[in-house]
Amino acid sequence: MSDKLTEIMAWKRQEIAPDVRSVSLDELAQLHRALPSPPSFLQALRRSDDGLAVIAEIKRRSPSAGEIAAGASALTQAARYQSAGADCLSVLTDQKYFGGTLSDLEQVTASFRESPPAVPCLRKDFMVHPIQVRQAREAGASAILIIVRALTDEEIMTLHAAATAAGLDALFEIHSEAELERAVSHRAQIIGVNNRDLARFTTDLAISERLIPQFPREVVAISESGIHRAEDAARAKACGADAILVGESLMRAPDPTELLRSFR
Ligand SMILES: O=P(O)(O)OC[C@@H](O)[C@@H](O)c1c[nH]c2ccccc12
Repeated sequence: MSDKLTEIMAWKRQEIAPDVRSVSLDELAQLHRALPSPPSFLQALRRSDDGLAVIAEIKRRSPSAGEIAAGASALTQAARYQSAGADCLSVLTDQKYFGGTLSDLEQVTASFRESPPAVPCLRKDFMVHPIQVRQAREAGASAILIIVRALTDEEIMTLHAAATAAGLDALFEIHSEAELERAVSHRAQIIGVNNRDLARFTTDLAISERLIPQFPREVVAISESGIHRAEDAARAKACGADAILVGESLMRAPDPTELLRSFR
C-alpha cells in the first residue's frame, strides 16, 4: 500500500476516532432486527436475463478526477439512476476526498422507501471499524466496501462479521492476485476488481481481464472504474464480470438512461 490510499486510510482513522467505541455482533444483530430490511445487494447483482448488472455511483469529486459534479444533489442523481434502471447504487459517503456525506446515503435510501423500486445501495467509504458498519445499516445501506489492500486480515474478519450480523453484504475490492487470494480466504461472495490503482491512479481494464477469470465460480464478479463507453462494458462482460461499477461517466452523462442501456 502506498501514497494516496495510505493517506486516505490514515485520515479515515483520525476522522472516525471521536465516534469509535466497541460495537458487538449482538448489538448489530439487534439493530438489524429493529430496522426495516434493506433490499439485497447480492441478489440485484445477479440479473435473470444474463445481462451485465450496473452499479451506478454518486460521486461529486475524486482525488483522481478532481471536480466531477460539485454541488450535485444526491437525491436528484439517485432518482435519475433509479429511472434509468440501475441495478444498485454506490453512494460515496467520504467528505474530504469525494465530497459525499452519510446524510446523502440516508436521504437516498429514504426516498427509495417512499417511491419504490428500492435500489440496493452500497456505502462507498473507507471502512476500518464496525462503528462505520453500524452507521451504514442505520443509513439504510444494503452493503459495505472492504478494500483488501488497506486492511489487515484481522480487520477484514471483524468488518465482514459485523456486516453479516447487521444484515449487510460485503463487497471485497481487490487489485492483484495476492489480494484475490486473501478475499477468497475470507469467503467473499462479492469481489470487485478495481481497474484503478488507488495508490497511483492509473486505470487499466486489463486488470479485470487478468483477474476475473481466476475467480472461484460461485463468486459474483464486478469490474470497477474507468468504464466510459459500451466497448468498455463489453470487455468487462467478455472476461466474466456479472456487474460493472460506474461513477464518473454516469455522473457526467446528460442522459444516464441511454448510457446505462448501452452498457448492457
Ligand atoms: O468513476 P469511475 O472511474 O467509474 O469509478 C467508479 C468507482 O469504481 C470508484 O469510484 C472507486 C472504486 N473503488 C473505490 C474506493 C473508494 C472510493 C472510490 C472508489
